[in-house]
Amino acid sequence: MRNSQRNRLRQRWQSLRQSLSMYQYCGRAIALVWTTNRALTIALMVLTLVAGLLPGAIAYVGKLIVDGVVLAARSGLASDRWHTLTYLGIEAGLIALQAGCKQGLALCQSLLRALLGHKVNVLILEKALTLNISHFEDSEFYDKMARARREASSRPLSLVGRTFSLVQDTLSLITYGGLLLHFSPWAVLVLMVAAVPAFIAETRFAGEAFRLFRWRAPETRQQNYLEWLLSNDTAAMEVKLYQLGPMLLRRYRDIFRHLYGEDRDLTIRRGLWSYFLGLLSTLAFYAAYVWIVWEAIAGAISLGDLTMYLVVFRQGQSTFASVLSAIGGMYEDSLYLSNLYEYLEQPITKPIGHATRGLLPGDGLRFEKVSFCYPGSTEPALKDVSLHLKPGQKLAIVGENGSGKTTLIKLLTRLYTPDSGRVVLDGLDVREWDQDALQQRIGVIFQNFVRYQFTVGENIGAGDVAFMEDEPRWQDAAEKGTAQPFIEALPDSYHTQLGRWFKSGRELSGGQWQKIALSRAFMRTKADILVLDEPTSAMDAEAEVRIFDHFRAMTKQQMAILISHRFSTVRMADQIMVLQAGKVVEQGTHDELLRSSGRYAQLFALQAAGYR
Ligand SMILES: Nc1ncnc2c1ncn2[C@@H]1O[C@H](COP(=O)(O)OP(=O)(O)OP(=O)(O)O)[C@@H](O)[C@H]1O
Repeated sequence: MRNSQRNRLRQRWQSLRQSLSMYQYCGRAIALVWTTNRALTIALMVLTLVAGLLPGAIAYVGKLIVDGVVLAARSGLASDRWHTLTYLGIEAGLIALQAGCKQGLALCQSLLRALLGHKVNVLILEKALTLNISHFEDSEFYDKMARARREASSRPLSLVGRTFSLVQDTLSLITYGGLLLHFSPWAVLVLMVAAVPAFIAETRFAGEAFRLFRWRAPETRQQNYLEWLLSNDTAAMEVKLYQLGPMLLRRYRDIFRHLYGEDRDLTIRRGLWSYFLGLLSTLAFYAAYVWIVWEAIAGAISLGDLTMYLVVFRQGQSTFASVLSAIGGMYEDSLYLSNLYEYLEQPITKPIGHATRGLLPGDGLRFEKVSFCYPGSTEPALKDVSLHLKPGQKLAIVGENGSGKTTLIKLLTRLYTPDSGRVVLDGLDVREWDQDALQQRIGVIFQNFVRYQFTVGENIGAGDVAFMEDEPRWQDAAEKGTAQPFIEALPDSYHTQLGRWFKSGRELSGGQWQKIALSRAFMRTKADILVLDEPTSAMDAEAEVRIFDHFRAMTKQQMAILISHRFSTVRMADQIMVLQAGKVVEQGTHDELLRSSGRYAQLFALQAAGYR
């Protein structure tokens, strides 16, 4: 029994400690604000300090006024009257100062909000640039980033604002305590002790709210996804045609109802506890108040003192309530910051290679017994894959959906690293290549290439960011990608805005977008490896034949890897590799593979029959 009690106590203590540790983020938030704008931070600090001390001073001057009135009424002397009026003037001055402080604080906060929001957003995006692809595919991490971005502009400043208002309120409470000390140190002690239970409860409930918030992150993410599906242009067409709207909305409502239920329970419990424990401190306040009134009746303290204590008690009570709510709010803000820092401090494995030349220039590209399994997956996506592609050679990869074709390209471009085996370019493992040098040598179009909501020219220029605005280069690349004729027919040619997001944007057909993407790959004039992952799936048959004839002529010296399900194009390659469940099952030229009557011949015959 005693042991279980001890355990429970220990658990409570641990959860309280954990809750208290959240407040470390106040310091970090202040440091963040400090680095954002020092002058504004100093102004905020000074104004907070002054605003914290003023209520006590105003209460004290109030006392002097009442005592002055009583004295002047009794003595009838003009000098006493003037004294009282002077106190009134001082109080008016202090009130004006208080209003100034309030305005100043609001001003500093709104300026800092804009600056800080921008700074945090930039920090988040800078970090995003350093992330590996695997981070974007890790749902938990993605969630962290999404949450950090969502509240970037409000939470850090809110935490700073609350920290400062807590300091301000605490200062006010200390000055009230100081004034009350004059009456009796015991009264101060009683009031302090009475405040402790409410403080502990507030911290505990805030901790519980945090655990709830973390635990239900997947539901919140699902809700965000449903929101996105219901309000995004890319999904709108399908949602409408398949009449998915009501079903998606129902799911959205169900998740809300579930989350709301949990929130409501916690909020009610939190409210009740805060009320009853707050009542305890109110009782203590009033006990002390009765004591003071008693002393005033007995003539032990002046009428001015009584007025001052009256103000101290009334305001002390509301200041105390605002301290409690600041603590709860700060806790929530700290949770946001803990999430933000977890995201910003995520360790990233930096590429270590520095080589800009291979050991055997001209050796081309080799995969040596490469195997790879996606993080979190049990089945390998590639098993013991080997190939050798010499400069000028064209390789076609065929295979069923999910056989590992795109994965092979991801390993070549170093988006992922093989679990075993090596990918070697010019005799040097791609891991030892300098990232930029390697990427400059490869021009890739993935099947899910990006359709930038930019102009046509920028969409092509994105293939080589150093020449993003170079119009002659766009034209050259567009010609190679066979996009030139339709681009020239557009109203503003290369300067036509694409997509529907921005004013006067033009939407293109699937095949036209693919031609833009193909042109983008040709922007990399230094690239000697071109990778086309199903580049012509949306193009008409004539365009496809033209593109490949053209492509071969344009890339005589370059290596090319082509992934396609159309055998009419695949057959043009020098080498064909057939993948099945991550393994190379056949390799050779079109004629060799047909002769061997294996999987390739079977698939080829199947497709050819479809055209007869
Ligand atoms: N990011 C990922 N995380 C985990 N598994 C993945 C990921 N991407 C692909 N896979 C799995 O790896 C295997 C190979 O996928 P890959 O995209 O390479 O196939 P593919 O041959 O290009 O298919 P398709 O012809 O449909 O484009 C599949 O089983 C797929 O489910």
